[in-house]
Amino acid sequence: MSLKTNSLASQAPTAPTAQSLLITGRTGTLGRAFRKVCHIRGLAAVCLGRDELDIADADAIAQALERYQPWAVVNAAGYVRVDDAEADTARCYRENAVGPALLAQACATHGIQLLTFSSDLVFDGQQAQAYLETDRARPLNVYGHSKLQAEQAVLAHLPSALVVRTSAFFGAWDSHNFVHHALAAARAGQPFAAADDLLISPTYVPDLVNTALDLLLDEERGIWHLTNHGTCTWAELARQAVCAAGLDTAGIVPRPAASFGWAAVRPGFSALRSQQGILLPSIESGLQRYLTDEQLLQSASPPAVLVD
Ligand SMILES: NC(=O)C1=CN([C@@H]2O[C@H](COP(=O)(O)OP(=O)(O)OC[C@H]3O[C@@H](n4cnc5c(N)ncnc54)[C@H](OP(=O)(O)O)[C@@H]3O)[C@@H](O)[C@H]2O)C=CC1
Ligand SMILES: Cc1cn([C@H]2C[C@H](O)[C@@H](COP(=O)(O)OP(=O)(O)O[C@H]3O[C@@H](C)C(=O)[C@@H](O)[C@H]3O)O2)c(=O)[nH]c1=O
Repeated sequence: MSLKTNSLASQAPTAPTAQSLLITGRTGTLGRAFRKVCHIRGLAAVCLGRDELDIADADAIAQALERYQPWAVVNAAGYVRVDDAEADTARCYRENAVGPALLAQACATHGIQLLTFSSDLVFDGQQAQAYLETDRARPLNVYGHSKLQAEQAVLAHLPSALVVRTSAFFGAWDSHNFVHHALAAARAGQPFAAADDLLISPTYVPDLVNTALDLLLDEERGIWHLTNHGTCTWAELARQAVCAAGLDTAGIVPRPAASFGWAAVRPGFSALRSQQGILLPSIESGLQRYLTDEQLLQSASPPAVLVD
């Protein structure tokens, strides 16, 4: 397996290949990151939003595959509002389980590969060491159940599919993530409450996308765990990010998860690691590159590829 480095500056675009990847979830964090990284790596890609491809609509999938004839589908679409999912169950299952299952069926029909994403929230947190791909999944909430159902359906329809379990995204390419909010609060001198009893493995989105693409290009299959290397609580993640940015950590307020009143139960421990070894750099490395990306984006002339 060839793992690429993930520095934005070090990846020169190359000539696009004839056949494209088809990426769903164009407006989301992961979909946007796939589009950027494909551009940087010179991989031809067509990115479709819900208006062009509703992944839970079998006819729409068939039309898209017919039209674009991709060599693989990257499913970056999904329902991620973990607390809302407890009441919005039908929609959560439609987007997280029905959609990936239909994509897998269609990819099997066309004889093409599928990369889709699952979550650490398929686990119940009863383990004391980082979860491996082979550990038993037992979700505690609706979102986690929908992701486990997707994993099982996808691999039943398409055993060659690549199913990546990942967790707790952070990245500078959009603001929809915990690290962004922790840094924004520190910069504004505002308090920032963060759970200090949930242990996770955070994931720097460009690392995830590069490694997932490497695995896809290498024709890997089955379930893979991809997060940055390491384990921390959300409060420690906030502290590490704020500290790395040279800001005052005094505003970070560690609190038990139960005090937040969330609708969905989270596992107390959901750190992931891979039985294949250490596949992504450390959390510290991800945070450093987050801050570098942030500076690049705020510079007078940010790299065109990073600007939507
Ligand atoms: N964020 C995280 O920390 C983690 C995310 N994941 C998984 O990664 C994937 C992407 O997450 P992320 O990028 O954060 O999510 P976002 O909420 O940022 O993006 C989700 C995308 O999916 C699209 N979408 C939802 N339903 C459909 C549908 N039926 N048809 C087509 N498009 C649809 C949304 O479109 P629209 O804008 O129209 O709603 C949006 O573009 C998900 O599968 C998620 O479960 C896994 C672990 C951690
Ligand atoms: C905004 C905020 C969140 N949090 C906590 C809540 C939550 O546990 C965590 C992140 O909040 P979120 O709502 O973004 O994420 P949450 O829904 O818990 O996290 C998950 O997202 C889904 C999609 C996944 O698949 C998981 O891997 C995981 O990242 O941080 C704080 O402690 N303080 C805060 O100010």
